[in-house]
Amino acid sequence: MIEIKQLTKLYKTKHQQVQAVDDISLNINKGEIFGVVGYSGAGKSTFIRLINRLEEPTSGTIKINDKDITTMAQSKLRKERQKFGMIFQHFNLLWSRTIYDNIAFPLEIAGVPKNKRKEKVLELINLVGLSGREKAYPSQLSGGQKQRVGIARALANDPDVLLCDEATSALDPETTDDILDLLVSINKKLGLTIILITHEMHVIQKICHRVAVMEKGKVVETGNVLEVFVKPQSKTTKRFVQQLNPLEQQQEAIQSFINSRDDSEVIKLHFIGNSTRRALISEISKKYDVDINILQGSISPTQEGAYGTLFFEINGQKDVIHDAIKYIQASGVEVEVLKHVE
Ligand SMILES: Nc1ncnc2c1ncn2[C@@H]1O[C@H](COP(=O)(O)OP(=O)(O)OP(=O)(O)O)[C@@H](O)[C@H]1O
Repeated sequence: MIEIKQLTKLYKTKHQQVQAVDDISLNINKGEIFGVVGYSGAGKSTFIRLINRLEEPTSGTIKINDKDITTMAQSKLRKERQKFGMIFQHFNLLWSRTIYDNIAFPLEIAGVPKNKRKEKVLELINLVGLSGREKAYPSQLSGGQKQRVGIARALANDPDVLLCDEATSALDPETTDDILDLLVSINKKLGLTIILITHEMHVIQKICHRVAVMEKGKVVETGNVLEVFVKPQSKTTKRFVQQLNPLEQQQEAIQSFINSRDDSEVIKLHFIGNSTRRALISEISKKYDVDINILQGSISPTQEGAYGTLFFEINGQKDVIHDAIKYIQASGVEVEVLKHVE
């Protein structure tokens, strides 16, 4: 649906040049939630603003449904921009207008007649869960409610794509989760394609189907969320993933445990998708004459399924342990032997 090829943005100031977006090529599919994550200065804001040409690209192409918007004349672009809704970190609401009037504003600009406008605004207010607050002003709302208004306003012209520019970064964790749930329900209900940028891996884990990791203007890694979380390739991605997984930060604790034992094997299992539902430990303890001591475990849900890790110590005869490990491997779960007994 969206095809981005060799997209580049070079900012030139008097004293320096900044390559904010550097040769990015990627495709975004219709109906998916696509996340872009990166540290501050990676070029995320520039990238998302290039997609609807709020920023002019230095070079490269952006095609939406095979239409190249990078070469489009301004008059045509204005119409094409209605296919994009956008929400912002600081909401960008009109403070002197009521909630109702904020949401009606893009419809007024698009020349929608008053009675149709009313119908649409009330439908949107209901969709974002703000019924009864039509006459309130933005200053009377909480941060989460303000973002709900932002979302309703962004959806007023029935866009195909919703661009989210750090939409939850100004919100507390609980409100962030509520807004993310709302975005998922809108994605499902309306089949809306969502592109979001964030510096929080939690946001990617919770709602995205695919992710691109940005660093110094480049995409250093891209893939399905589950794949990227389970097997991060680049150093930057590994750092992001570790932030989310407290167990990864506790590797030292496991290591010191391993060092203190000399008569047992220590195993780490990587569960992905359906395998997270298998009662593997219980299966092997019934099937084989081994003793198992569970050390640590975690499970994390994503839109594409869950993934998890489990550390355990296993005792028994060498060949029986070997068979038990073979059994686990045959079930499709990845086994890492952290400590092997000779
Ligand atoms: N209008 C501009 N003029 C010059 N340089 C700019 C401009 N906008 C952004 N930059 C530079 O481009 C680089 C990427 O900035 P950008 O805001 O896109 O990154 P970001 O990943 O969104 O970071 P943040 O989350 O901190 O906004 C930075 O080095 C920034 O200083």
